[in-house]
Amino acid sequence: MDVKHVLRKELRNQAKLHTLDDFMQEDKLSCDALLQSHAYKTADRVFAFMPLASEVNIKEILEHCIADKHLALPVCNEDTSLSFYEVKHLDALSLGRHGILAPETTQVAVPTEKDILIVPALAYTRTGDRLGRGKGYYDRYLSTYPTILSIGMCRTYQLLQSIPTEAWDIRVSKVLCAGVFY
Ligand SMILES: Nc1nc2c(c(=O)[nH]1)N(C=O)[C@@H](CNc1ccc(C(=O)N[C@@H](CCC(=O)O)C(=O)O)cc1)CN2
Ligand SMILES: Nc1ncnc2c1ncn2[C@@H]1O[C@H](COP(=O)(O)OP(=O)(O)OP(=O)(O)O)[C@@H](O)[C@H]1O
Repeated sequence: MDVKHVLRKELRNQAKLHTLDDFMQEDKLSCDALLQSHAYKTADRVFAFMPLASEVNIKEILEHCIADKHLALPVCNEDTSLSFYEVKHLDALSLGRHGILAPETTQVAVPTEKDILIVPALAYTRTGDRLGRGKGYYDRYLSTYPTILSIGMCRTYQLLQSIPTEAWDIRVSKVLCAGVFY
């Protein structure tokens, strides 16, 4: 079996060994660290994601962005590309592809150097290698906007020594885990 496939399965099994309470403290550390970072403070807009149970709960960050800056969230397109749209209220989202809450598709937001992108994953290494959900959505997006500052966020059990990578895999600029930037 494909190595990435096996690793995804292992991480999903590990997630099942925990309850959400187990992560409250480290998720809070990571949200605080992001909100206090120079990257966040100087960003115009934050391109983020609606967290799933197995991802760092960044809802506090999403609320901050709506209040203080501009927030954009992704929509999965049929051709497995991603598009981001500005979101003014989290209750204006509706269920999209893969069962993830997604914004209304009004005017597409295109990231510039003044923006930051927070990237979800099943796992990261400290050097920014990433294991995603296997559809290549973020690899395509990151390859389209290679100069955007990208911050991968993960939990302690998702921070690995190494991740098998392929030619198209794109590293994130920084990784934030349990309140520590790498
Ligand atoms: N919170 C969050 N939003 C995100 C991502 C993510 O990783 N996290 N994505 C990052 O790419 C995109 C969605 N990518 C996805 C890729 C594959 C599957 C998937 O295969 N899920 C189930 C099957 C359910 C289904 O596809 O409907 C599975 O794991 O078997 C889900 C989402 C965009 N939004
Ligand atoms: N820039 C790209 N252009 C075209 N296809 C790509 C690109 N990047 C990745 N792909 C394709 O996407 C598929 C999934 O790649 P991979 O397993 O690395 O996804 P992932 O990084 O785990 O997932 P995701 O980015 O959705 O979270 C691969 O079959 C690959 O060929």
